[in-house]
Amino acid sequence: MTTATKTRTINVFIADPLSEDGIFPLRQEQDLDLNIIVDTGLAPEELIAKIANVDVLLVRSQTTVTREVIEAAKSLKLIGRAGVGVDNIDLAAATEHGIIVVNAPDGNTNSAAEHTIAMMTSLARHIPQAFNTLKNGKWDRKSFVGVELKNKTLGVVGFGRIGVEVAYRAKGQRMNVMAYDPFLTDERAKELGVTKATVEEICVAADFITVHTPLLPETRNLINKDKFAMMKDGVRIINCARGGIINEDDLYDAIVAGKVAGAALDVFVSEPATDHKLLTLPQVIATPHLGASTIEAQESVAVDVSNDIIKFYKTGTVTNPVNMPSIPKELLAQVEPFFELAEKLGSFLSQVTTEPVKEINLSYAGEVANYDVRPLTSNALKGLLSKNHGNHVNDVNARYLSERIGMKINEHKTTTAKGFTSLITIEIITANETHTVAGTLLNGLGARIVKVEDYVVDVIPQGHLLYIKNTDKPGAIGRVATKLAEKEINIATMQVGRAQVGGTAVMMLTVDNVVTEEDLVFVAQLENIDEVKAINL
Ligand SMILES: NC(=O)C1=CN([C@@H]2O[C@H](COP(=O)(O)OP(=O)(O)OC[C@H]3O[C@@H](n4cnc5c(N)ncnc54)[C@H](O)[C@@H]3O)[C@@H](O)[C@H]2O)C=CC1
Ligand SMILES: O=C(O)CCC(=O)C(=O)O
Repeated sequence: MTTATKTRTINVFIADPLSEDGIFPLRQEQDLDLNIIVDTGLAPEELIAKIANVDVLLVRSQTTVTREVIEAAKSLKLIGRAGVGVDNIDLAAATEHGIIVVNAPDGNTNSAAEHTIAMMTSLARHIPQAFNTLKNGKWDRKSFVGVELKNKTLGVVGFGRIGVEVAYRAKGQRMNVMAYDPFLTDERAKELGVTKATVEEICVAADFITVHTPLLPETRNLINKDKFAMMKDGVRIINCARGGIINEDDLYDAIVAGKVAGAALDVFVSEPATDHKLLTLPQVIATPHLGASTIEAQESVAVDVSNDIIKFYKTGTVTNPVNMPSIPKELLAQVEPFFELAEKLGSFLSQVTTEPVKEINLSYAGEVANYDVRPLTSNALKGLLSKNHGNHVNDVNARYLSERIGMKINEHKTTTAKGFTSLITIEIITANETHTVAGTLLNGLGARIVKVEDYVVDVIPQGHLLYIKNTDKPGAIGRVATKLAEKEINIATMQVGRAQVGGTAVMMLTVDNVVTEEDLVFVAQLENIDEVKAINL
C-alpha cells in the first residue's frame, strides 16, 4: 500500500449524500492535500465520465460501483462504503484492480436494530395502516386489531451485529428468541439467552421472522416458498437487511394465500422500489431503506470511513478492510515488522528464476507462527509478482493475481525455528526448478537473508546483490572479485557458503552499482563459475 504526504493532491469523490459532520475529519485534515468533491445522484455513465482522476470514491448504498466504473477509474486506490453492505460494489473487480474497499460495519448497528424493532411493532399493531386511515378522516378501531409481542417467538436469521442487537431488544419485549447463524456457538447462544436453531426450525416455530444476513449467493432467496410452506399460519416477516434474502414473489404469494399475516420491508431487490407489487398489499408496511438513516448512524459511518481514508494515506493500513483479511490492530502490529522481509524474499525468488511459478510454499517458524500470517503471504506474493506486474500488484490483489495464474499457495506453520526467534522460508516450484530462500529479523539489526537454497548466508536484503553458484575450488572468489573490479563494480559485502568441500558453493555479494547483463556474462565465463544472477531488492 501507499503512504502519501502533502506533496500530492488526493481526489476524494463523494457520490452519495454523507453526513457533513461525519466527513469533518476529511475537511479538517492538515497533513494530506485532500480535494473533496461532492457530486451525488449521478447516473452510472455520469459517474464513469467523472471518475478518471479520482483516488478515493465514497458511497452509501445508492451508487452502484460496477466493473465499468472501476475500470474507468484509472487512479482509484480506495472505495469507502459508509455503511455495512457492500453488495453495491463489484468487489471482484475492485480486488482485481488492487483497489481496497473499506466499510463502516459498526456505525449503524443500533439504528438498524431499532428500525427493525420499530417495523416489527408497527407490523404487529398496524400502525402505518391505522395512521393512514385516520389521516383520511376515518376513526376505524375495528380493522386494526393487532397482536402482542410478549411471549411470541421471534426467529432471527443471521446473528451478527444487528441480529444480536435485535435479539436484546426483543427479549426486552419479553419475546422468546430463536437464532440461526452458521457461526453461532452453543455457548454464545446460552450467554445471550436465545435458542440456537436451524432456519427450518425457526420457520416451523416462529411467530415473527426477521433476517439479518448479508446478501450473498448463499443467502439469496434463503426464505422462499418452501420455507413459507413450513411456517405457522399468520407468521409475520421483517426484512431490514437486503432485498432478495426473502424471495419477493414467494412472499407476495404467501401473503395473498393468507399464510403470512404481514410483512415489514425496508429493503427491496431493486431500489428505489416505488412501484412494487408487494406495496399494493394492505398487509405490507414499508420504508425506503431507512434502517441506517439516523443522525447518529450517518455521522458515525461517515466518521469511520473518513478516518480509514486518512489512515490509509498516512500509514498504508486500514481498520475495516472488506477485500483483505481483516486483522485487529494489535494482531496486525505483531506481523507488520515482517512485511518488508516477506516482500523481499518474494522478490528475491522472482529474480532467481525465469520460469512461471506453479507452487509456492511459505513456512512460518518460531514466534511468527503464533500470528495471523495472511498479510505476510500477501507481501511475499506481492514481491514475487512485482517483477511482472510492477506496481499493479499490491496487498489487496497479490493473492488474487497469484491464484488467477494458477499458482498453488501453501502456508505452513511450525514452532521450531532452528536457532532463530522467527524464520520465514519460501520455496517456489516451477516446471523445472525449485528455489528456496529464508529470512529472519535480527533483534535491533533488521532483516537478514539467512539461507539460499541449501546454503547458510547472512545478507541484508537490500540494494544490488550478485548470487553466484560456483564449484568449490581455490581461486573462484578471487577471480570474481578481480573481474568485478575490472568492471568498476565495487563489492560492499561478500558471503560464501557451501554444503560440502569441493562441491557446489554459493557467493552472495552486495555491490554498489547495478550489474548489467553484459557484466554478468563476463563473470559467468570465469573458470569454475556455474551460474550468476543479479538481484535488485
Ligand atoms: N436497512 C439498512 O439500512 C441496513 C441494512 N444493513 C444490512 O443488515 C445486514 C446485517 O448487517 P450486520 O449485522 O451489520 O452484519 P454482520 O456481518 O455483523 O452479520 C451478518 C451475519 O450473517 C451471518 N450469515 C452469513 N451467511 C449466513 C447464512 N447463510 N445464514 C445465516 N446467517 C448467515 C454471518 O455469519 C453474520 O453473523 C447486512 O445485509 C447489512 O447490509 C445494515 C445496516 C443498515
Ligand atoms: O447507506 C444507507 O443508508 C444504507 C445502509 C445499509 O444498508 C448498510 O449499511 O448496509
